[in-house]
Amino acid sequence: MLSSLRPCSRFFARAYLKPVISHRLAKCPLQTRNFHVHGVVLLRKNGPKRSNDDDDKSTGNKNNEDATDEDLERIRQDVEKYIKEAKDDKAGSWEERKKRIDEGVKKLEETVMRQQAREQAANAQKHSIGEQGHAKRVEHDNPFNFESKKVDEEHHKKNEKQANEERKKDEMNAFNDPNGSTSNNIGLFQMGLLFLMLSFLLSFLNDVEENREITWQEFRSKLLAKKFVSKLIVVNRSYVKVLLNDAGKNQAEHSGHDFYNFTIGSVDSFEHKLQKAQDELHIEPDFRVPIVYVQEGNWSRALMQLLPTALMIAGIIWLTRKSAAQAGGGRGGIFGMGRSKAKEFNPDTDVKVKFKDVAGCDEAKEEIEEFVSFLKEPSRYEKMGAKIPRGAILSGSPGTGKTLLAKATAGEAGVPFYFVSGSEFVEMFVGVGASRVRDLFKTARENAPSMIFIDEIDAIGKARQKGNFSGANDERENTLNQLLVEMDGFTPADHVVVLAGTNRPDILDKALLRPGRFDRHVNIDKPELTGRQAIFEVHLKKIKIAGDIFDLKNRLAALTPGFSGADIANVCNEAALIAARNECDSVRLVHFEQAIERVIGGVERKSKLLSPEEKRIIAYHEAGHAVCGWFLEFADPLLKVSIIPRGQGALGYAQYLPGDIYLLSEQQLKDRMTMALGGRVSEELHFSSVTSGASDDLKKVTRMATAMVTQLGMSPKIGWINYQRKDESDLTKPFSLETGDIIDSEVFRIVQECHDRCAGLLKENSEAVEKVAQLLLKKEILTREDMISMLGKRPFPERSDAFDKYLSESETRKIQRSEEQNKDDETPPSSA
Ligand SMILES: Nc1ncnc2c1ncn2[C@@H]1O[C@H](COP(=O)(O)OP(=O)(O)OP(=O)(O)O)[C@@H](O)[C@H]1O
Ligand SMILES: [Zn+2]
Repeated sequence: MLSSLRPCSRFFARAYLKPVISHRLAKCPLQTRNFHVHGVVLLRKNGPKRSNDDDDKSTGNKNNEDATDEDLERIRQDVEKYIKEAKDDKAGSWEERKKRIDEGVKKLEETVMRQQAREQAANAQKHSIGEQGHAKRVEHDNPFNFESKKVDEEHHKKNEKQANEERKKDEMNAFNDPNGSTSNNIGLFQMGLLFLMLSFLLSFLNDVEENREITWQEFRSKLLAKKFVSKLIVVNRSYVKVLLNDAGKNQAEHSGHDFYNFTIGSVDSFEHKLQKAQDELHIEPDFRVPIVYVQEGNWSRALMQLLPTALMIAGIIWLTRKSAAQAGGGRGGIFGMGRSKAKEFNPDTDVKVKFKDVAGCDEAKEEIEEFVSFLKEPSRYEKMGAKIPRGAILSGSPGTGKTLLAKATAGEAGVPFYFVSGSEFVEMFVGVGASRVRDLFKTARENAPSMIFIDEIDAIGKARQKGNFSGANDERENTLNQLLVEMDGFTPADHVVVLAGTNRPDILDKALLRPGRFDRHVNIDKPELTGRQAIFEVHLKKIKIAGDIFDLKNRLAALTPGFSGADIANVCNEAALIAARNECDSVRLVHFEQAIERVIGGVERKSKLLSPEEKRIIAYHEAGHAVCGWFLEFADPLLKVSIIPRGQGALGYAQYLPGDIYLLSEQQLKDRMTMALGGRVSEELHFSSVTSGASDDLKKVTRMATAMVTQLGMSPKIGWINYQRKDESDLTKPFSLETGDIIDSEVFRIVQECHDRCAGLLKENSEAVEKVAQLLLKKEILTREDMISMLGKRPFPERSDAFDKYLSESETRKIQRSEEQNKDDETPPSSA
């Protein structure tokens, strides 16, 4: 374990162990010899020149440069063994034991040093730059560079200072390095281990001291009586150190012991006892033993007491620094809080999205591409006296590809690109948001030309409120103000462009949107047919499809009006999942159709069992809708209807195909309402009582009728006035009670008319309703082709949109044929 000693333990060996022991040397003259040896361990620092015979013997390794982990472990075990033996008083004299321990520790240290030096050399080679500086450092780091025991005091201090500085540097590096935490932990672990070893050593030394403990009787009979005592030192008024004179030291029984200790109760009684003893031994007053009184601390004991506290404090400091560094995004501890969390896009490692991956939204793409060219060659525009726009807001419904477009810009721009989400400015602490904005812009400006993308900018860009007394939004407003200031703050010469994405451009603060800040507003709509085709093409390329991509993408685009880019990506993925689940070789049209149904209606719930009566009602309800859709010119024709429950609460499911229409005529609205009522009217016509199943239809109808009366000027009685309320929750009605009555009656009239029309239509086509309902009950699912075969073609001119172009039977056959063909080309699949 010691084998992987890193800076921490090195620091320990130098900065910690050394002061402790040299301190002892200075403070405790009586113990000089005893600890001198230990001092030598650290101070006798030979360079690599030193003879290493011992090491070679113990490691069994002739080449010391290659000291391995096992060698280290062996030496460590040796040292432990010596210490243990010494403690147990087993082998040899005290001198011998001491020497053995000293040598063991020395060997251990040297091996560690060598290993570190080797590691560093390896590192230096790896980096190959700064070779010289590194070598110097290794030398500095190696405390064995001292040539003699006598250490020049100044040299010593200087080295300590250096050690401190290096230690700080090491610590800083460890904290700044996000991957350094493991090595940090290892360092701490090793430090703990070394502490343990040290405390072991210290307690051992204490034990040694205890070995010299003698009793008063022993002192009196063996030392005092034999006149071996040169001096008595009363330490801390609690124990006495007996120093032997030369005659005493030369005695074999005292070899290695030049002093002994014994404890006393009180100084008075000790003096009294001593005087009495000397009287009894008839010692002349001139030859009586001199007594010295001293006060001193027991260093090892004090150290042992301090150790836990010191360790705890070190631990706390380490933890705080670590957590602060994490909170502050890894930079600058607790003060890094205000640093921006923006992530710089790294074109080499980050996912590369290019403009070609963003399909559809061509206008938006053009605008953004222009920004890129501003940054790439600003002179072209500046020559004309034009100012480069500061920024653009990308708005649009969720999943339309705003973030994707920004990523593509990052991939293509070739300038530093900073991603940040609006919510990352929001923090619990006051002022942090503003500070992060400042930091973000500062970084961007320093690296100009550059781009910033703020996703979901509404998190901070919401309109500031007038008369906000609660102060609850102060922090957000501060952040917004800072953003406004920063966007004003940079000059056109700064060449920083800010892009922002939002789903709610309507709630943004007007100040953000004025020219000079976000000059351009790029709206990304949900894709139309061609857009969907292009997006399908992008995503179909990523999966293994059975047939021809051209026909398939057209068909799928026609099937998915109102889908966003994210929906399309989801459909493709779902289809691939379904194909995989069915163990098919490739993804086919059926899988895509299932995926679309799943995305629209939710998961099929085959386990939900309906009673036959319920099934009948649902079949007639859906048949009513379907027949209305078939025979009303402006209603949406049916694509598919099923009476298998799906998702949450949907008992039946019908897919109609609205065209990409932007203007709705009165007749179109009425046709749609009539069709929406088709389900309920069919229930009325076929059953004695109606059901709750039509509630959603009725809601739709009411909303449409109300809009016709209060907003669209389609009621002669109300006229051309717009009574639109601000939002649904607005309780005040912007019209008089009388007008309210008229509105109610008009809404009722319109719905009534539609209902009557629907009833007439269904009665007229009762046969068709019957056929559709029966087939639905039989097959559970009806397609457009089934409808055509039962009711004939729709009696209206072909729609110009994708409907008839891509959804005709011939198209379906074409796709299926190409799928079959490809299947034949390959090896036959196990199942289809
Ligand atoms: N035009 C597109 N071309 C290709 N893929 C698209 C397109 N639009 C969306 N996607 C797909 O949808 C996923 C989500 O899009 P994106 O995250 O860009 O949406 P967004 O508009 O930022 O949504 P939000 O407003 O919810 O953040 C993309 O990862 C991509 O797979
Ligand atoms: Zn319905």
